[in-house]
Amino acid sequence: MIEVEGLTKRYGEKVAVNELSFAVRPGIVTGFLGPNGAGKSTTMRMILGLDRPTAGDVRIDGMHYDGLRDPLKYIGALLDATAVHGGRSAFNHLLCLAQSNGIPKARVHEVLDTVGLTPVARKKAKGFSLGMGQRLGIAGALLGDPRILMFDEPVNGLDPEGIHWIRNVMKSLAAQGRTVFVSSHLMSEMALTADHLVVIGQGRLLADTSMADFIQRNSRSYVRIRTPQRERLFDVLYEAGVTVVETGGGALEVDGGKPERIGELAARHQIVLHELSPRQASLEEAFMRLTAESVEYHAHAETPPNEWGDGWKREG
Ligand SMILES: Nc1ncnc2c1ncn2[C@@H]1O[C@H](COP(=O)(O)OP(=O)(O)OP(=O)(O)O)[C@@H](O)[C@H]1O
Repeated sequence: MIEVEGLTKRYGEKVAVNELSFAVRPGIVTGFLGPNGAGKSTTMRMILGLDRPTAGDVRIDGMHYDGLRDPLKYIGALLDATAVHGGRSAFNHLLCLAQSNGIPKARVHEVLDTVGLTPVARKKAKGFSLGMGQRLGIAGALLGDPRILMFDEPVNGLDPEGIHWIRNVMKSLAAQGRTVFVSSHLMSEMALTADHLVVIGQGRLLADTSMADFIQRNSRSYVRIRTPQRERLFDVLYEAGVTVVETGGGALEVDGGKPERIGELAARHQIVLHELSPRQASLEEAFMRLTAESVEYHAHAETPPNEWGDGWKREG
């Protein structure tokens, strides 16, 4: 378990982390989300004792990082996969880490095998691809067989196979009862990986809740309908007190409506339906909604490119 209490970090005038309190529990994957500059990396660095908090406290399984003997046995982290001495081989990099934490050499072979780097174990890390570097970073995190694991943007720059692999690693670590805390900007990936979310904006806590609850609270659920008898259905729903909005492509939408009720009303009035589908916004939309006010730097494109979809729009 990671417990963060009243954590604050100031850099001069800049408050990077602002009285943040949350707990990361074992047995599940907890996602750490926030727009650029929200303070995620700073928080993770303070959890690892790499940055000193201006105020507040962090406990790792009830203890302070400074007080941990052989810290890799308690918490393993991937913060910056490029932070490896490029001239060292993967094996030697891990061996150095192991030796400074009282971890036997045999464990180096084990973790190299786990991450699939055994064939290149003697190759210099500077020749590694981004994906191999991430795998090496993960091997380092696993080295001490810690109960707590923390990953900052572990899928950055990885190909789909690498992303899939990391997702499974995180899920299986959590299934073993470990505490897994992971940040990512890839919302679709986070939606597949995390069970719980801690969301921050401008250093402050915005949400600390389950994935399902976060999406439900911060997004719109609606029913999408397509019918060749639009006017007729419009009238029937209006009379029944159901508010319908027309959308592009000839579809109708009912906010928060129940598909059963709409289907029954349509049937009673013999209206043909071509589509009646309940829709839930994605994690990405929910995230954009919640954090719209706390984004540090907004793009100011007059007309956004099509591929941005509607998610870029701010409310109100
Ligand atoms: N050493 C530093 N000196 C001054 N300001 C800093 C320093 N480190 C971070 N900051 C500022 O603190 C804020 C939080 O930064 P941080 O890197 O923790 O955010 P983040 O959520 O990890 O962002 P990103 O998603 O872009 O990685 C930013 O405004 C950043 O510019």
